[in-house]
Parts: sequence; structure tokens; C-alpha cells
Amino acid sequence: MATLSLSSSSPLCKPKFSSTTLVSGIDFIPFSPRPSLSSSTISPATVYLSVKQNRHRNSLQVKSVASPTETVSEFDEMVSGTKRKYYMLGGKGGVGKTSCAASLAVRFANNGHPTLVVSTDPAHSLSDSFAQDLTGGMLVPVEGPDSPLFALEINPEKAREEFRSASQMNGGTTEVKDFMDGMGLGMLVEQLGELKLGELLDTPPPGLDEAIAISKVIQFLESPEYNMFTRIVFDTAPTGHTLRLLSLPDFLDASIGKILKLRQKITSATSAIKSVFGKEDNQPDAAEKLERLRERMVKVRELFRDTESTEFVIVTIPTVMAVSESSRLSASLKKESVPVKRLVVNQILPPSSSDCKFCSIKRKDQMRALDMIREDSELSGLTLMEAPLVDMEIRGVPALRFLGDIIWK
Ligand SMILES: Nc1ncnc2c1ncn2[C@@H]1O[C@H](COP(=O)(O)OP(=O)(O)OP(=O)(O)O)[C@@H](O)[C@H]1O
Repeated sequence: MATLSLSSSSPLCKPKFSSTTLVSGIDFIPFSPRPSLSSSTISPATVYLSVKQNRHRNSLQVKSVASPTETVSEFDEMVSGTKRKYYMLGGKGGVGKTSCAASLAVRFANNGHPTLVVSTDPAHSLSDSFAQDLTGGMLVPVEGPDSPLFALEINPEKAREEFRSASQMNGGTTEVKDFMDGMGLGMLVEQLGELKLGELLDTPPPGLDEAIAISKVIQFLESPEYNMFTRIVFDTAPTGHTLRLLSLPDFLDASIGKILKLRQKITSATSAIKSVFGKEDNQPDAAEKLERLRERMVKVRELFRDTESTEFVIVTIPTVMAVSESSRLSASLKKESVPVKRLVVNQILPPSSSDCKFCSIKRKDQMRALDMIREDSELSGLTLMEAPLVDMEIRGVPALRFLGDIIWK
């Protein structure tokens, strides 16, 4: 039986399979691997853990069982190369997307990659996860990891406001409509109204915030000062939003195209009239802004489908509901040609070493859900990466490093 060790004094150390090292406050004891999960679907060096308090207060032991045939490391593949790569983590609400995304970002940073972790979930929890204030909609350095790690929580309200102001006419739609009505051109404005842009922005459908947020990130990343980041990890909003997001760039691209055409017609009509009356047309560069937004939407769409640089990682928990939703998510991503290779199954309970009835029933349930994954036509082809349910809240860089070292192998 091999032992996986993690050392707090050496965050860059790779797992060793021979000795036990004490790390921080909890003791992890090994238990046998489930024979029903084949080595082809298990991530290398899958860790089976049970958690129990250690009498050494500041130490943590992690022991694992490594199959002798498992040699290829998933994380080695993820970490190799300095070309920029994007990892998008998504799944059902509350399964641990933020914890997994933050732990992956820490893992990349501790393996030499200047990394950016971005939350596009309107209900941000990166700050809570890192236990640092990362709010403000700008890049904020995360303290702790070995290489630079920055976080960005996109403020959806601010991003949407920018989009709204770029989409509006000079002086507001009503004013323009009155003016255009007077000129017998009200029909054009009505056409603009039919696009229901105002409605779209006032009650945004799931996915719009995300699309705008991601296009905002692309805008950031285009600036030379962000060239340094070689890994970008996205903590995305729950599944429903993600699915809408996939079709949104097309929808917005088409809408913006129409808006731009109408704007052009209206602007040329108004400026011709204004010039007759000697008024200056001081129209700001709104059309230009809108065009740039449209271009970024196209880039978002391309980014999602780029198998070279992008990977969507589904995060789930071993319950029938979460597995069913993950299966649907995987099918939708496949349909949209979004690359998916890995599935993180989070919060797996250890086999009960006590006579806790609740624990053993719960674990049996989880094992059934894992079987479901194995038999699911959508999910069985993905590489399974398992994470135990630990008996402490995953908060702060040391805890995230600990979790990351277990999941991302
Ligand atoms: N493996 C784990 N062991 C113990 N606690 C965990 C584990 N993974 C996540 N948690 C805890 O579960 C809670 C929810 O996790 P997290 O915020 O990462 O989920 P989420 O999927 O991002 O949620 P949301 O959909 O609300 O954004 C947090 O308190 C987190 O610390």
C-alpha cells in the first residue's frame, strides 16, 4: 500500500508514494479502492480518504492507494506547456465549483504558472473561498501561492451597464424616438424596440451576465499587461446559466449586428438633419464600443470551442440528481462542440470506520451514484477526478492547496 505525502514546507513538492508527511491539523487514513471503478476511468493515484483528528495538532497525513498501472498524470498534462490555457469549471449549484476552481488556480500557481482566476458567477464566492477581499471588478493579487495568482470578480451590474449605455441612442431612446417620429422615421426606432434590448438588460436571461463577464475578461486579456498569465481558470455560474451562455454569443452577435445597422441609419439621418439646422453631431463612439463588444462575443464563442486552449471541467457530487444534471450538461457541451475531458466528483464520503448508520447509508448512496457515472453514456468516457468530503471548511490558500493536491493529480 502506497502513501501519498504532502508537505506544508514544500508546496511545490509532487506527491510521493513512499512516505507520510505531516502537514496541518487533520489526519487522513487510507481505505481500499472500490474495485468497481476501472483504472481507465479513475484518475491516476486516486485518493481514498477518511478524515479523523490527529493528536499532532498541526499536522495532516494523506495516504492513498495507487494502482501500479497508473502512470500518466492528468495534472502533468494540464500543467505542461507555457501556451495560455483556459479552464472553465461548471456544474450544479453548490457542488463545489468555486472550491475546485480556486484550488486548481492555486495548484497552477504553485507549479510555476502565473495564473488568473475569474468568477463569472453573479453570486461570487471567490473572496470567501480565498478568505481575502477580491471584490471590485479588477485584478486583485492573491496572497500565498509561489507564482503570481490574481483573482477577478466581474461585477455583472457594472458590465451590463456598460453594455446598456453602448446600446442606447444618443440622449436616450425616447428622445430619439420623438425626434425620429417628427421626421417620419419612427419605424426604424420601433424596429430597434423589437429587439427588446431594454427588456433583455432589465431582466437579463441566465447566461447574459456570463457572456458579458467573459467578454469583459477577454477585453482585459487583450491588454499587454495581462500577457503574463499562462493559465486562466473560470469559476462559472451554475449549469442553467452555462447552457444559456453557450447560445448567447450567437444571439447577441446577431442582435448587436442589427442594432449597429439601425444605429447607422438613424445616426446618418439625424446628423444630416442636425447639420441642416447647424447643430453639431457630438455622438460618442457608442457604435464603436458596440462593435467591439460584438467582436468580443465572437471571440467568446471561438474560445469555448477551441480544443487546443480550452477545457470545460464538469464538477459534480455523487448524488443521482447531480449526476443526471452533469450528464445533461455534458451532452449539451458536446452538442455545442465545447471540449470536455474531465469530471470532478466532489465530496465523496470515506467508508465508515465507525458504526455511524447515517454515514454508511449515505456512502452506499454515493457508491450507487458513482456506478451511475460509470454506466452513463455521456459521463463514462470522461476522466474521473475524485475529491473527498473533508471535515473542515475549505477556506484560504493553505486549505485550497491541500484540496488541490488531492483533486488535481
Ligand atoms: N470536498 C469538500 N469537502 C468539504 N467541504 C467542501 C468540499 N467542497 C466544497 N465544500 C464546501 O461546500 C460549500 C460550497 O462550495 P462552493 O462554494 O465551492 O460550491 P459552488 O458550487 O461554487 O457553489 P455555488 O453554486 O453556490 O457558487 C463551501 O462551504 C465549501 O467550503
